[in-house]
Amino acid sequence: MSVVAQNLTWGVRRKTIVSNVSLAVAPGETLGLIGPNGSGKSSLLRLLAGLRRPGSGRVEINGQDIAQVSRKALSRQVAFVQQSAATDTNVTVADVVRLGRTPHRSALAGWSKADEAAVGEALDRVDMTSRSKQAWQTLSGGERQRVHIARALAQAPQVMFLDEPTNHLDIHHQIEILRMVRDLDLTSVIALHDLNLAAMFCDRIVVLQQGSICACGTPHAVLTRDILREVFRVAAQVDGSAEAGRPHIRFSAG
Ligand SMILES: Nc1ncnc2c1ncn2[C@@H]1O[C@H](COP(=O)(O)OP(=O)(O)OP(=O)(O)O)[C@@H](O)[C@H]1O
Repeated sequence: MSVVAQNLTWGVRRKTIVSNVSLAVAPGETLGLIGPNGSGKSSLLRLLAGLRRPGSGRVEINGQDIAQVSRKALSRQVAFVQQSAATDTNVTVADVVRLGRTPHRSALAGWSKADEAAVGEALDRVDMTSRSKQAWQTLSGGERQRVHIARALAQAPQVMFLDEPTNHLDIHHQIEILRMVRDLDLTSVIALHDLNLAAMFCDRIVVLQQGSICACGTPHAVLTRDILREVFRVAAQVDGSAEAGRPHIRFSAG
């Protein structure tokens, strides 16, 4: 499914937080969203996912204006993995993942074998099957993050928005999760702080600065020394030519 944003603007009081953002994500594409703290990544993701109404502009998912789609219908297509989602404390890991099936169930239908299979598969994909009966509140930060990703997977979405999905994960799970999202047959937009992970796993990258897009393109086109210096305020060397594969950034400590 495609995601298209046209002239999205959103702010609070007199402060503009997302400013005239237009972008298009192709079906199956993995788009990275990078930018310094406070540049508007989370706010833009929430607008794209329909969790927030823009002040002006619109979002189309698969050609349909999401403002015209009901919450339930939207949640059958779109999953959102939040940065720090709160979850009821008195539940097991499997209970949290089961919540992902809610948009697919009617009030009268019981819990089906297909629901259970989706939950089992989602737990498996994030390496949490052995923890399915563990109490949610006893999980580590990284384990909670993986369970929230499993909940989104159980939702069987066609579009997934992920806000810093790897910030609590060890390097093995960072790579595993991003590889899995990239390889899933869905469209994804991922806000990331780790620029090398963005380079490794994203087809294209959007750079946000003070709520506006200041660059958009392949990792090679976007992760340049100039952008790293001007937008991220770091000195860095970018290794690797476009022919050699993905760029790799070496930051300078001095
Ligand atoms: N509801 C709100 N009311 C007031 N200010 C807000 C609100 N939501 C976001 N902001 C401000 O808008 C700016 C962008 O916030 P946002 O969380 O989108 O940035 P971000 O790029 O995701 O940041 P980070 O990298 O730190 O997670 C910040 O300065 C933030 O304080």
